[in-house]
Amino acid sequence: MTLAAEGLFWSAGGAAILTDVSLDVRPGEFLGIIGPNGSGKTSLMALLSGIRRPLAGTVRLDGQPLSAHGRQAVARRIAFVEQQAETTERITARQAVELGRTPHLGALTPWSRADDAIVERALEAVDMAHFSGRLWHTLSGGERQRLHIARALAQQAPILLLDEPTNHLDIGHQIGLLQLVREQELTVVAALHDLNHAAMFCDRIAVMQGGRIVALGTPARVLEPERLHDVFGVTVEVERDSAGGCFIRYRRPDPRPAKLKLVAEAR
Ligand SMILES: Nc1ncnc2c1ncn2[C@@H]1O[C@H](COP(=O)(O)OP(=O)(O)OP(=O)(O)O)[C@@H](O)[C@H]1O
Repeated sequence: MTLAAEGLFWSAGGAAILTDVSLDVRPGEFLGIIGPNGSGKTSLMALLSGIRRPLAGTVRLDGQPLSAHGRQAVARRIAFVEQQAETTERITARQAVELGRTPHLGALTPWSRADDAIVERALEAVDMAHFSGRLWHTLSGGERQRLHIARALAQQAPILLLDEPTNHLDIGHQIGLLQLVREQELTVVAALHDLNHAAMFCDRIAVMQGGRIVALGTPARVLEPERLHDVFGVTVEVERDSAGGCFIRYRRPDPRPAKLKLVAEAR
């Protein structure tokens, strides 16, 4: 199962949001997308998932344009966890996860015990089985986020697109979730803000800046102090280990000039 973007362009409100974005996602890899706020990560994920169409360029799934696949066929192959996916429906945690089975159901394939088992496994995988009867609106942000992931796992699609999947999660669940996703051996594209998580879990990282991909490669190649300063405006040291891994240590910025202090000294 392959996913590729060629020369994507997308604009909104009269401004270019994505320009000439090309990307080959290798089967089975965990590809991270990093970049500052507004650099286009969510927009790119929306085009890769097919929920938005590019104004130029093509997203290909198994060599065919996404638009040539039916919606259900795409949903069987690509599961997408959006950044701010919410529901106002009065549903339980379990029902939210059951929605992941929708692409597999039809007149000739009604809900079965196999679907129940898949949903239960997905709930257990994200540590939410004990909350399966709870109503959605009573759940915390982190609990909802784990259910979104469970819904995507229950979809059993070979490609998983995750837009900031660790949002709202405590550090234990952040690392647990990325490890869980990694262990599924799916093809994963995940927009991530935590550069050390990207370094720990990604096979490759694409760096976005101003709607373009400005670097793409292994974490050790991409996460370089000069690039991180240029893209994020932060000063870092990158520690590298003998196994090819890397760790980013942030440096505290120099103090701002007094005239830039937001609250004048009254005392
Ligand atoms: N429908 C829209 N209309 C106008 N501008 C939009 C629209 N969607 C996105 N944008 C703009 O496009 C730019 C990229 O947005 P996008 O959400 O893709 O960035 P991002 O990298 O995911 O940011 P963040 O890290 O803050 O989630 C932003 O400046 C955003 O304001």
